[in-house]
Amino acid sequence: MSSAVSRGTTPAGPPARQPRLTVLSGPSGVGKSTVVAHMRKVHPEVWLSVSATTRTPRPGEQHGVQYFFVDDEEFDKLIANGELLEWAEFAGNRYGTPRKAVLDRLEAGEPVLLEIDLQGARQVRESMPEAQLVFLAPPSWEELVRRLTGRGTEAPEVIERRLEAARVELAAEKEFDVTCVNTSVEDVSRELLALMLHRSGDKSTSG
Ligand SMILES: Nc1nc2c(ncn2[C@@H]2O[C@H](COP(=O)(O)OP(=O)(O)O)[C@@H](O)[C@H]2O)c(=O)[nH]1
Ligand SMILES: Nc1ncnc2c1ncn2[C@@H]1O[C@H](COP(=O)(O)OP(=O)(O)O)[C@@H](O)[C@H]1O
Repeated sequence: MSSAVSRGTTPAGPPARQPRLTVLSGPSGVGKSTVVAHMRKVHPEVWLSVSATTRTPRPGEQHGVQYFFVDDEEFDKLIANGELLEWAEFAGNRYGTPRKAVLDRLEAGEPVLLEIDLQGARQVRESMPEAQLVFLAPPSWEELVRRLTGRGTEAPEVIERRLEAARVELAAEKEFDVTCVNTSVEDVSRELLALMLHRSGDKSTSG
């Protein structure tokens, strides 16, 4: 079954020769990190932006790998110095994309992937309208709750906040160019890679 739904209006074109920026968003617990980790395992050459965050690391998370873990003061400085391409507050913490690394990669001709929240995706749409916005959707609300709870990394009140945010994020799906339903991590990773390597309007519906 195909799980990638194109919402773009641009007619199909040839595969991109210029690099492209792809943004992956979706509610907390839908499987964004899992999909990205799988894609990078199969395709280590894919470059993923590492965000800065004020959230505390989860067990096993390392500075500079999953995130640059910074305090509020450092985050304020990043904003003040214009070092963030976009940033947002999510469930009580701040997250932002370091601008220079992204622009350097695009300049070098490499496709770039950002895994960020809805507010960040909207900022990228404004500042870089050529970016491709991909929405990762859960197979159902019940499955989303199961995944978020089953991950076991958040306290119940944090899960509640994330589920509240998830309702808002799910309602914004139509703002995205493409929706991928995360039923199978392998299928979605493949779809995402195909989307990253193709020009807007030439969207894959594999899966
Ligand atoms: N706007 C923005 N959102 C980000 C950034 N980095 C991560 N996020 C988003 O912040 C939210 C929370 O991330 P995290 O605390 O790692 O939780 P998880 O995604 O549920 O594992 C997710 O929606 C991420 O996509 C960023 O640089 N900018
Ligand atoms: N396709 C899938 N089927 C079943 N479980 C999944 C799938 N994708 C992710 N998960 C599980 O859902 C939970 C949340 O995934 P995660 O990648 O941390 O989500 P996100 O980064 O979107 O918050 C994890 O326990 C993960 O193993």
